[in-house]
Amino acid sequence: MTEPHADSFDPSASSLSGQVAPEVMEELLSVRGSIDNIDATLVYLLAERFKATQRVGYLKARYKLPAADPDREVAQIARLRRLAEEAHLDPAFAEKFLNFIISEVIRHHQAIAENHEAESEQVGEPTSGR
Ligand SMILES: C=C(O[C@@H]1C=C(C(=O)O)C=C[C@H]1O)C(=O)O
Repeated sequence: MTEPHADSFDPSASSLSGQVAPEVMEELLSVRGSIDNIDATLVYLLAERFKATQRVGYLKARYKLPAADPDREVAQIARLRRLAEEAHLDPAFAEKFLNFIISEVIRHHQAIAENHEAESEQVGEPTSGR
């Protein structure tokens, strides 16, 4: 048998191995299979979201717009809280989660703006972005 690759995922890894009845373990692993699928889609969804926000970041840097848009955030949070309630997800958690993502996006936008500024200075471009 070949050794598993150092970063290969073991879906049956558990601190409970050998401590619970086999039928309980089987059910646990089955539910965990769904959790693993959901986690994978979360990664893909987040990657797509960050691709989109990256584009917004370049647009803002180019036209010298602020990294954050607080009014947009208020509208997004109100909407997500409503959706969360409908979906029986804790709205406070939905808000915390969105704020966590948005703060990371804003950090990216600030970094993009700083790089853009530094590059414009290097090539002696006017800084208006137009
Ligand atoms: C992506 C943007 O930039 C920031 C990040 C947001 C987000 O991650 O959804 C929303 C508003 C902005 O504070 C944007 O202005 O649309």
